[in-house]
This record gives sequence, structure tokens and C-alpha cells, in this order.
Amino acid sequence: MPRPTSPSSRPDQVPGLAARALAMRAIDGVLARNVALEDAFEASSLEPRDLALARMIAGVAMRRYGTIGTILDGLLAKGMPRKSGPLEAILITAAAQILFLDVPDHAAVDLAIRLARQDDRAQAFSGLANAVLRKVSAQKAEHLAAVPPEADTPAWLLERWRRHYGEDTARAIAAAQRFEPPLDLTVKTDAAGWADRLGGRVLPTGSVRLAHHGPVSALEGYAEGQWWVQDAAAALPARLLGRVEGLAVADLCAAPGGKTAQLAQAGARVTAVDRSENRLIRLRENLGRLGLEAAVTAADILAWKAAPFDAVILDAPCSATGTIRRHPDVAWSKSAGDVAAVADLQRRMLGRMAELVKPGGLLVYCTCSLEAEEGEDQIARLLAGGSHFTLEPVTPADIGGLEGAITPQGYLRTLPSLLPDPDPVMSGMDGFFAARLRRAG
Ligand SMILES: C[S@@+](CC[C@H](N)C(=O)[O-])C[C@H]1O[C@@H](n2cnc3c(N)ncnc32)[C@H](O)[C@@H]1O
Repeated sequence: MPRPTSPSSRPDQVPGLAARALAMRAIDGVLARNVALEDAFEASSLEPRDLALARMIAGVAMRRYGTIGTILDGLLAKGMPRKSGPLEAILITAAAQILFLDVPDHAAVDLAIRLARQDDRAQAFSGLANAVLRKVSAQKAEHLAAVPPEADTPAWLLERWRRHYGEDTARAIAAAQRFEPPLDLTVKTDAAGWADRLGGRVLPTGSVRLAHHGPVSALEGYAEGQWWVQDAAAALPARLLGRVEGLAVADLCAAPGGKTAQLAQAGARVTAVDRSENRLIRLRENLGRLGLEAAVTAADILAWKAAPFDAVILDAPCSATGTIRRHPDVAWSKSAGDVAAVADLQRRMLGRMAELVKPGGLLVYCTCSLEAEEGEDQIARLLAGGSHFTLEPVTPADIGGLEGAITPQGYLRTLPSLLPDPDPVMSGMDGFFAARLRRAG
């Protein structure tokens, strides 16, 4: 039975407590059950202000979880107590505020103690929590200086990136992921005009970049459907199909529809396929707001039958390690086993593509993963196995001159460390892989 809480400590009556409680539950969900942070927020009924605060706290806590964990470990002489329920998530929630947010330390500590006291298992450790958090607060700068930047990337991921990209690039990727990303928009037309109106800048690849971290629906042009949110790297794979006006194009694994919108805007007759009905609701809403059209189909593409298309883009489900800047929980909720499982699914999806692309037609395969198994290795295996496809190398002209994003083999490989800027929050792009293949005629 949950213990009754005293009226003065009910989350809805203590200012700020509900936001901390939600942040703590979201963090606990990632660390204890591999639940995505967003799932905790989507199910919440908190006021928008509290929800935004909870998102901010949990976001920075996951982005800097390696640093926070190292500092807490150093202060817990006997390690995290066993059977202490959400104590670890409570400490992380408070330490994230103390170390990285502009919140009075005493408020962060006080609210953490209230959360601990509300939980049957954690309450016995509220004194310990108080002592540890006061030590975090007392020597912030010293604690932070003692932790190397790589601590915020799990060792297994860093090791893979070292093997595939080399030491310097692996470190640069890890460093880029410690900062919140900018907001990138794909605009229908007039990128320079929208950059001007929204106070942003046009990237060489054509996206408009803003340093904006609030809700986007209040920004000019959103309601009128003049642009959509899409990371600069995510906007590149659809462009590899070249001129698509009047062509029949299948967008496979399409929801929430960023690439569908690009292709429809470019004049293609798009068929958007995804197996998730829920995500297709968002795709339809997005297309509706943008005033764009596509034929939308809910189906598992491993079983879907259709007459072949002039061109196909397959944005396969992946480990999403290229999006850790945007979704820092991905770093801590995924494992090497997850990479192997999605790589197997991607291989099976690619195996079906010859049926769906007309002879002479184009296929673009892409993933938002930094892992070679989900990118380079997939295409190398496909091409080595007597495939119907040949590689059409990506050229700088395809992607706004971003030569650094093209590999010697002719693949597109964007990294969070590309597009550097003196302001780290205006730097970088998601990690994407894409290959362009032509089916034999
Ligand atoms: C990376 S997301 C796609 C993002 C989208 N292309 C965009 O640009 O907005 C991957 C999508 O694959 C879908 N998916 C996963 N397995 C699938 C399958 N077997 N058949 C169809 N869709 C699938 C998921 O529901 C998810 O929406």
C-alpha cells in the first residue's frame, strides 16, 4: 500500500515538486526499464510550464548522466544503497539541477528530499540524499573539472566509434553530444526570408537553423505550414533521389513524415508506408498542416506487396545512435545487442527492395545510426551478394557542397561533429548514413 502523503508535500501543492517527480520517473524509466524519456512525457497531464521544466531537467540529466553518475559514485562511499527504490533517479534529478541548471541549489535539494520521503523504499535514505546533494552543491566546479568529457558517452559506444572513425573523430562526436542541438527547419521556399524572419541562418545544405528550445507551434510560419522541423542531416537522404517531380516514389518507414513532406513538396507522387498506426496519425497531421498530399498506407514493409516504383527511400528502423544529441536517453537505454537486432531487420528489409524498385529506378537506404553494421556494412553485403543494384556515389552537389559528409566509397555519412560553429549550440548535425543505389535496367 502506498503511504498517504501529508497535504503539504503533495506534488500538486508544493511548487515545482510535480515537475521533479515527473523528471525522476522519466529518468528511472530509462535507467531501470529502457523506456524512452519521451514516453513518460507524452503520458503526462502536467501543466505546460511544469512539463517543460521536467523535460529540461530529465534531458540534461541524461545528456550528462556519465558526469553526474561519476560524481555521485565518488560521494557514495558504500555505493548506491540496495533496495532504495527510485533513490538513484532522485539523486540524479537533483544533481542535474545543481550542476547544470539555473535553479537554486537549496530548492533542488529540498524537493529531492520530499520525493525520497514519499517513497517507501527511498525514505530511509533521505538523510543520505541530503548529505550527498549538499556535497555536490558545495564543490560544483571541482567535481565537474574532475570528470573527463568522454564520461558522458557509454564506453561500449565510444569504443565502437574509435574503431570505425578513429580516436579524434570519436572524441569529437562525444564532445558534440554534450550540447543541446539547435532547431533545424526544412522550409517550403525562401530559406533566406524565413531565416531572417525567425532570427536564424541558412545552412549550406539549405536547412534553416535557429537557437530555439521552446515549443515550435508559436513560431511564425508553423500554423501556415511554411516549414517543418527536420534535422539538417535528416533532410539530406531524400535529396539523393534528385528530381522527383511526377515520379512515383515509395517512402518506406515514413512516419512522422519528414521525408514524405520533402518528396511531396518536390512534386513526387508519394506513397508513405509505416506499420505504426499511431505514428501515421502524426504523419497525416503534419501533411495536413503543410497542405501536402501523399497516399498513406499502414503496413509491415517486410510483407507489403505493391507494383514497383520509380524510386524508393527506405529510412529503416535503427538504434538511433546518430540522434543522441536530440535524444540523450538513447545512449543509456541501448546496447550492442540492440544494434545487432536492428541490423538483422535492416538486412531483411533491404532484401525486399528489388521487388519494389522498377528496373533502372533508384533506391536510397538510410538510417540515423552511427554504427557501421546499420550503414556501410549493410550496403557492402548487399553489393557483394550478386545484387540487382549498383552504387551511385553521392556527390558534393547533391548535398550543398558538404564534402566532409561523403566517404571514399561514395556513401553519405554525417556526424554530430560536422558543421562546427563557435557556438556549440549552433553546431553539428545528426549522425546519418545513406547510400544511393540504382537497380539494373
Ligand atoms: C526512423 S523512423 C522513420 C522516420 C521518417 N522516415 C521521417 O523522415 O520522418 C522509422 C519508422 O519505421 C517504422 N517501422 C519499423 N518497422 C517497420 C516495418 N516492419 N514496416 C513498416 N514500418 C516500420 C516505425 O514505425 C518508424 O516510424
